Amino acid sequence: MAELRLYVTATERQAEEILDILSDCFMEEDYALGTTEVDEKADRWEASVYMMLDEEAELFERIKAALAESFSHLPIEREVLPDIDWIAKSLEGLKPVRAGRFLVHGSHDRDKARPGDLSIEIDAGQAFGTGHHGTTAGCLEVIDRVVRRYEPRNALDLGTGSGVLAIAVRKLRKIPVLATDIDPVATRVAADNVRLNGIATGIALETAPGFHSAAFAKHGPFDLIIANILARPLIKMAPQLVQHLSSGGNVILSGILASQRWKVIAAYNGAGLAHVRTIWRNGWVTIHLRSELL
Ligand SMILES: C[S@@+](CC[C@H](N)C(=O)[O-])C[C@H]1O[C@@H](n2cnc3c(N)ncnc32)[C@H](O)[C@@H]1O
Repeated sequence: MAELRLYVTATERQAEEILDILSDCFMEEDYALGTTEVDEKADRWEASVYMMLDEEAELFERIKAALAESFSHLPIEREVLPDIDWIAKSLEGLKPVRAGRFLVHGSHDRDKARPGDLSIEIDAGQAFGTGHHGTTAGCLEVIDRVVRRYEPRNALDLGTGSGVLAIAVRKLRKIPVLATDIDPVATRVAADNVRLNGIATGIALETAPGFHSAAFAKHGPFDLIIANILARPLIKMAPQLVQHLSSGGNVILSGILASQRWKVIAAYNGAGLAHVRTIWRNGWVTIHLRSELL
């Protein structure tokens, strides 16, 4: 059966509020929700709920009721989604992505870098992380800010995928970075990308599930930990992650849907970290937290 999205067009701020309302409305259900930027200059965004075609009538009424109080003036629109091979599509014609001072591009776009850009070359391949996903771009933006402000001396990139975030840290500062992934294919691809980006030393790669490796004790503790995984494993690993964090250290978490952010923040507050800020990209959030200086 075909899929459909019902959506509301709004400003970015309104779209965030709408997403919060819809997240509450569909809290324990499996509907995908998201916000997408349509026109940056005009501040036009869409907040969407995705569903099967036969669910439309019921969900339309629920969305209408949920938005009645604050957004009844915004029409609910519909789009039937075409059957697309999303994997093939995602590999086609990837354009360079800007996030913070970084420009992440494929080898075909080397010439797109401008003076002052920190360019990272990643070709779409077998590991996640070309910069196009809201979680990767969100991490890059926060990494730029955090590394400049706090000048970390030892970093960990947990769930490194293509290695893009470890490479980003190393491009900003010549500090040691441990980059790990549960998937041996990802650590292999990351090693290739590290070389491709001209980084000869400083990034150690390790295949490991979560914190199950002696490499963490050997290379840690870390004063910057980045983990772009998913909300559930991030919540589970909060106590271990904090054990490997230095006093005053920074943590950047992503892979979290906007609707899941409070649970993740609560888990890390419980483990002793303070929330600094949350940024949004296409329905995904990236969270920056900090430990107290002891
Ligand atoms: C969303 S991708 C992020 C890749 C890259 N860091 C980025 O930001 O684009 C998540 C990565 O985490 C890895 N991963 C998932 N669960 C993990 C775990 N428990 N321990 C280590 N790596 C994990 C996956 O194999 C995948 O490469």
